Amino acid sequence: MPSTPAAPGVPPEQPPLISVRGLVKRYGTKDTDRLVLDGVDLDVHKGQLVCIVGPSGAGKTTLLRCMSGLLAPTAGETVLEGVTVTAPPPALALVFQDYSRSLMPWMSVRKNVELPLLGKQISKNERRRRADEALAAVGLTGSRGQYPWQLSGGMQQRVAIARALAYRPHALIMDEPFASVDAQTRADLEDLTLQVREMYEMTVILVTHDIDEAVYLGDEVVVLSGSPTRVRERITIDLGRSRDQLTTKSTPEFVALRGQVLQLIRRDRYATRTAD
Ligand SMILES: Nc1ncnc2c1ncn2[C@@H]1O[C@H](COP(=O)(O)OP(=O)(O)OP(=O)(O)O)[C@@H](O)[C@H]1O
Repeated sequence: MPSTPAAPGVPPEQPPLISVRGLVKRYGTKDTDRLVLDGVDLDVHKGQLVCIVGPSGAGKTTLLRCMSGLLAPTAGETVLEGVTVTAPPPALALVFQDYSRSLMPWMSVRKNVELPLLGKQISKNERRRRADEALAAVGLTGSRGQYPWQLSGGMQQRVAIARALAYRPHALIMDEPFASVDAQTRADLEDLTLQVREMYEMTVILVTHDIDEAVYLGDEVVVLSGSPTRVRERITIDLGRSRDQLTTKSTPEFVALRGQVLQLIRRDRYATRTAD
């Protein structure tokens, strides 16, 4: 199978960190059988930030769940660092849209961030050090003694990101992480994602409905086809590593890439409706 191009600056000969091979997912019983993923292939290299977009209901969440070992595929596999994923691997951390459900309301912010480290062989001091470092990275040092319910939605999502970072995963998987916050907070969280990705040299796979967000954040945008889903196209986003909400989004290159992605998704949406 041909390997996908590496991110700008990543040697092409480097093996992918994550490789999705011929992933098929069917839901239901014999009577209610629904083919959602129909042979998805995707390579993600170390240090890449890959955004996945596609028509509504295409199976983006299903794909992430299969990749992270939360859901067993019907066929195919995800290989992470050379090993087939059969359960959530310690090398992956997940951030979901619904931050309020992922944080423990009775625990302080710092305790929430320390939580996934409890099962590891890490001393209390080291746990605290890592939590404080991650909270500083997301700009929440001053809130570590507060409780999640005392924070805004955007701040709670920052806590969820800090928790993932403190865990030191090899890759961060994010499913519509900024869908529940207002536009300005969303822009701030996008910039935070770019910032922590640089700080931690993190590999990130992010699903979004927002095409501007995908193009603004990604080294690459993966466009899924309508259901049953495959990878329709992979678009390299050659906008450089340093991005800015105002200047980057107003460049002709950004506008052209955005149009290219939008056209691909629209084509599929239209095709799906006509098939209905
Ligand atoms: N547990 C399940 N059992 C049966 N069908 C499911 C299940 N989970 C998802 N589906 C179906 O699979 C399809 C893909 O769902 P999924 O949530 O993965 O798509 P999505 O692209 O993330 O959707 P959206 O764009 O709306 O966020 C949908 O038709 C959905 O109804």
